[in-house]
Amino acid sequence: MTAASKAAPGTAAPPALEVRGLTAGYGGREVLSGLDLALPQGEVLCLVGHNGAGKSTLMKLLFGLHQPEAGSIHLRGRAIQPRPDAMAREGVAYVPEGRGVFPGLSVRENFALALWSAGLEKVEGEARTEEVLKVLPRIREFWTRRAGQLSGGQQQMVSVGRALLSRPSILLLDEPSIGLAPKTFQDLMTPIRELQQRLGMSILLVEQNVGEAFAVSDRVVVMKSGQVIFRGVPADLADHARLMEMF
Ligand SMILES: Nc1ncnc2c1ncn2[C@@H]1O[C@H](COP(=O)(O)OP(=O)(O)OP(=O)(O)O)[C@@H](O)[C@H]1O
Repeated sequence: MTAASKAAPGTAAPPALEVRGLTAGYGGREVLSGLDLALPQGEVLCLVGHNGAGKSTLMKLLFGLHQPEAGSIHLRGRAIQPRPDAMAREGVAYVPEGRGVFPGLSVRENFALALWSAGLEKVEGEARTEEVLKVLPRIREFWTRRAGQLSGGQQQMVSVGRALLSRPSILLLDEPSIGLAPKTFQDLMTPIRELQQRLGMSILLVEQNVGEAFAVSDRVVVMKSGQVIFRGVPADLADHARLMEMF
């Protein structure tokens, strides 16, 4: 898998992704209000906030699935106007909330479709599949089953596994814990954290399940009503009481 590009000695690497003064909404209703946020290269940034704070909207803006009204988006220091196909080519993978597997296809077919849409040859596709199955070996247990008949946790694993097939250097993960027991979420995130650290991947993780999410994160940002109200490291919010006070 491809490692994130390293900065030359003495120069700070630009953030993997950054938004400056980002304002966006739906039908004239503002959801993000001048948001400033940076995902440092090679780190996991956990974004938390109450329901409706605008976390998923930010993810969509970063991947080009929604358009901002003001502000700018920067990829590795370069101002961009994201489009999903261009972002995928730039090594960005997005796993939206709610899994999004093809329910009528087997897990193997779900993977094959992802490899096909990435334009990968058979041999390369097989090599990448093996790589992902090394990271998430439990996928082998339900490899030939229909994705729609799997449990929520198994579907989430397939969805993340499919995103990893593209060897992303930046991963946008929107609430992967939804519907998962804490232990299942840990089983999913622990190998991803290992992979992230090994390759220097940058991950923006939107989560409500803060206990487990903080354990695999380098930094935390708390959002409220479309704005950042706290930036720090997980230890700052270790007792969670401070976090609760913010809401
Ligand atoms: N397609 C849409 N059309 C209109 N309003 C939307 C749309 N998507 C989201 N919203 C609204 O924008 C606000 C922010 O939603 P968003 O999904 O970004 O929040 P969130 O922080 O991800 O919430 P949650 O934690 O519940 O997923 C909410 O009030 C939501 O109702």
